[in-house]
Amino acid sequence: MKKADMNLNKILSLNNVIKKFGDVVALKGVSLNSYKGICMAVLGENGAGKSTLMNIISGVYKKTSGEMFFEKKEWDPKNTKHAEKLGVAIIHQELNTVNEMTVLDNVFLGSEIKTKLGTINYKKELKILNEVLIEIEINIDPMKEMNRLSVAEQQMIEIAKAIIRDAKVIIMDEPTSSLSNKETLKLFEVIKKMKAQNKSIIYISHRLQEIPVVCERMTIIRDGTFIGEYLVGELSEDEIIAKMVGRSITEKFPQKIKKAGEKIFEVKHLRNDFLKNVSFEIKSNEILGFAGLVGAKRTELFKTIIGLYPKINMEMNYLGKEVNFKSPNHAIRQNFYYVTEDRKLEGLHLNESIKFNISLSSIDKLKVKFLRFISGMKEIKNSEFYFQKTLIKAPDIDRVAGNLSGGNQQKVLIAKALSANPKIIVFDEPTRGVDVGARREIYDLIYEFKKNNNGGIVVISNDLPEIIGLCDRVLVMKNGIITKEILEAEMNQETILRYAI
Ligand SMILES: Nc1ncnc2c1ncn2[C@@H]1O[C@H](COP(=O)(O)OP(=O)(O)OP(=O)(O)O)[C@@H](O)[C@H]1O
Repeated sequence: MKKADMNLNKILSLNNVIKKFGDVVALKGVSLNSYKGICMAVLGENGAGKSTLMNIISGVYKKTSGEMFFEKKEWDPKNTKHAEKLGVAIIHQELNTVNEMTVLDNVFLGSEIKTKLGTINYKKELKILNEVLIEIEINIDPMKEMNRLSVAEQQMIEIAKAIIRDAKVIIMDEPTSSLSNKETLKLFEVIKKMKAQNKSIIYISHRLQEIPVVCERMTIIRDGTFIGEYLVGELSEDEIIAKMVGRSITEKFPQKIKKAGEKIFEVKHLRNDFLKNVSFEIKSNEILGFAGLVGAKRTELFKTIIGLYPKINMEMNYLGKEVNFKSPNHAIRQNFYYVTEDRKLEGLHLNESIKFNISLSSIDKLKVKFLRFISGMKEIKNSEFYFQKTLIKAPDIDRVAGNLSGGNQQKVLIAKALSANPKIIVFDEPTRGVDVGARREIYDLIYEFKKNNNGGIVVISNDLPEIIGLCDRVLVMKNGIITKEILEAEMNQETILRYAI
């Protein structure tokens, strides 16, 4: 036992856990420990089995075999509610809140405090919630409706809920993936407070730079197998990556190719509820980045362009012609494709196969000549092609998209976009929830598109190293205005942030 391990107080331990889904073996023998007052990172590539493991701990799935102990007793929760009752709470990436309810009702949903008369004791509930919110220094009105809170605030409420229910182990599945830098720092402060209260945190993230800030230990899994448990600081970032992906990744970004060509798309004086006189152009063979803080209205800008929000004033010129897209489908038919940042709600049909999802963007090209129906052969050939091109990790194209890991769902979304063969492609957060190895694969696909299609590419991203590593030109936005155009020579984080804040 290492010196640093001597004072550890183990609360949860898993040993050689195996999980099979039909013919898919998601976990081939994983071990994990969680200790009081310690934040344990769980690291692994997309599809490594992290979410499956967390779902087993929190009672969503049953393990196929292996051992689990919680406070020295066998751990076998019947469902998430049962796990929560026994002291293990999970805060999912996609939050599980009932939107129309108030914060207060949501927090006590299913475990309401009753008066002697059997009615809900709102006064007591309010007192308890307020005490916790003060304790973790969060200023949110308990009477506000959940759907009026930001994602970060909803997450804080989920944490407050876990504390109220006296969770001893709190699992956080990619908690910072939709948070701004400021919100992330606030979350880290709250985690620090929870550790001080001896709570045990299990923390999943693909952002390796976060790990030393918030975690003390880490467990690495690869392809459903346990690689090891380490102290944070024991391995360099490159060593962590090598253990996660089984090979080293020296270059995170492809070599930039300078190739910007003609202007192919131009927007002038775009205004609506979100945007104030936005003008810009997209050039062929160029990767144009959109940087800004969460709330800068970059997503709204492109959703306006593709006809999802009304435009008040604007001129739009595309390949020398005036255009006005009336809907996303109208835009796609004219070869302008926006790849959403929200793959679950807007991007994919989660209950349908990979094949179905890839085909959806390109139905016209899959039809039998002169007839109205789709050629099954063409559909399979086309889906196979993009399935292989985007390196989706799944046994075949007939698998249900919703059963893929998050990062592989993101690849299906990209395969679907590429299958439409667009002239202009807008990627909104193309690597959200994607591991380091798969990120590089996505960057390579973006570069291949740049090299071969003579088209334009837009990348919206909160990840500044990604914007700088990938883009030829960057537009910075703030509150619905473009505040600065930055060319490659002047591109650095400080300059971007100066115009974003
Ligand atoms: N309900 C299910 N049915 C079939 N296969 C599943 C199911 N849930 C997960 N899998 C498979 O189990 C494997 C592990 O997936 P999991 O979501 O646990 O990975 P992950 O490490 O969380 O990945 P990511 O970082 O991309 O979220 C994948 O191959 C996935 O397709």
